[in-house]
Amino acid sequence: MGDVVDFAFVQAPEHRPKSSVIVAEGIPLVDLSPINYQIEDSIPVSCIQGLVKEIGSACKEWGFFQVINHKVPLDKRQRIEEAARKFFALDLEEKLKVRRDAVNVLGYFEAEHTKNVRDWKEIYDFNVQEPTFIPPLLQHDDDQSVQFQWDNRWPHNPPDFKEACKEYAQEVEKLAYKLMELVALSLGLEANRFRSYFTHNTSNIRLNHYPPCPYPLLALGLGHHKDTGVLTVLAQDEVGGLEVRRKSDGEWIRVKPIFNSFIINVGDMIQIWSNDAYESVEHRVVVNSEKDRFSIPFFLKPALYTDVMPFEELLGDENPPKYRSLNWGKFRTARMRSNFAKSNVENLQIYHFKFPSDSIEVHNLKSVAKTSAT
Ligand SMILES: O=C(O)CCC(=O)C(=O)O
Ligand SMILES: [Fe+2]
Repeated sequence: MGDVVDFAFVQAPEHRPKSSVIVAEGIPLVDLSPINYQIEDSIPVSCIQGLVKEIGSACKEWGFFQVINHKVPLDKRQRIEEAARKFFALDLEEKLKVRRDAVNVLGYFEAEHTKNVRDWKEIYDFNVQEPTFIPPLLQHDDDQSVQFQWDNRWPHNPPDFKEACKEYAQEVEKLAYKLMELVALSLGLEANRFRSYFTHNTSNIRLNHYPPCPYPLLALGLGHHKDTGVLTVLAQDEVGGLEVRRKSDGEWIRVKPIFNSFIINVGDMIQIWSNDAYESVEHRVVVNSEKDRFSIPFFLKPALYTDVMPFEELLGDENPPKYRSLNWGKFRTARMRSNFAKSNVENLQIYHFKFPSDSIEVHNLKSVAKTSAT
């Protein structure tokens, strides 16, 4: 990535970052001390009513919040952060040994595109469950043209990379499940309402490295997008660069790094389950010309056979279902496929599964159906 502008990275003018940054009071900060899930399993509801309320309003108003006192051990977080730095510091040739391709979708990748513009970053992906559950649904699918392999591809260097990743994954996964209980309670559902969807989960962790960029006002570390999964638990370092689109006015708001905190955001599947009560919110990553930035998102994702649709408990005459059923495995496969075959048509999105009360959405559904047949 030299000093000459490479146009593959250049964002359309309306997507470029502004030189003035809004670091607002910003996304809500939630103190998780009332829950002590490392010791006891069930939370006494009386202790957490306030917390549940805070999480409910954060999900509604922002789709994002930060948590402190989350009980993920700091040494495990620091160990994976260190392993990530060492891995990305290896020669490109070394990293390419575990490069992902059209068949093996896990591992290292340096040419990620978001909405057809290249991101200024390199990544490494691994799945939390090993071996990952192979979806019976996809094997019997009539479309056999694309087969994905789900094996983690561990590099030999640094030597403790795999252990650091696995240890951290276990801890952050526990936090994600506890947060899902709080999200369920905040929607008026049973605390364990989501639990069964994760028995054969497809959750993954991504290590992100955003190198310094000579033209930070033209490129982005990661273009604007929404997370497709259920819930994201993100560890960002002290450099900062994540921006969230504020629902109230559409402004991009920089998320200020807080030591040993996690940034949590609602993904598309919660949006469907909650029938739009909680929306998955757009975010992006801005780069800078001086510092490397590292971040580690954990993406909580359901089993591939999960059919996601609005929860019946939440529906009624006043709140009819807004979505038809979406099969997570098929949705994910369609999205992955389009990540490899760059096309000018927008990726499959959850609004393509909305009931046709809005004519724009019906139109988009048709154009996606047409192109995915080719
Ligand atoms: O690096 C970050 O802060 C955000 C990463 C992110 O949004 C993603 O990987 O989906
Ligand atoms: Fe994201």
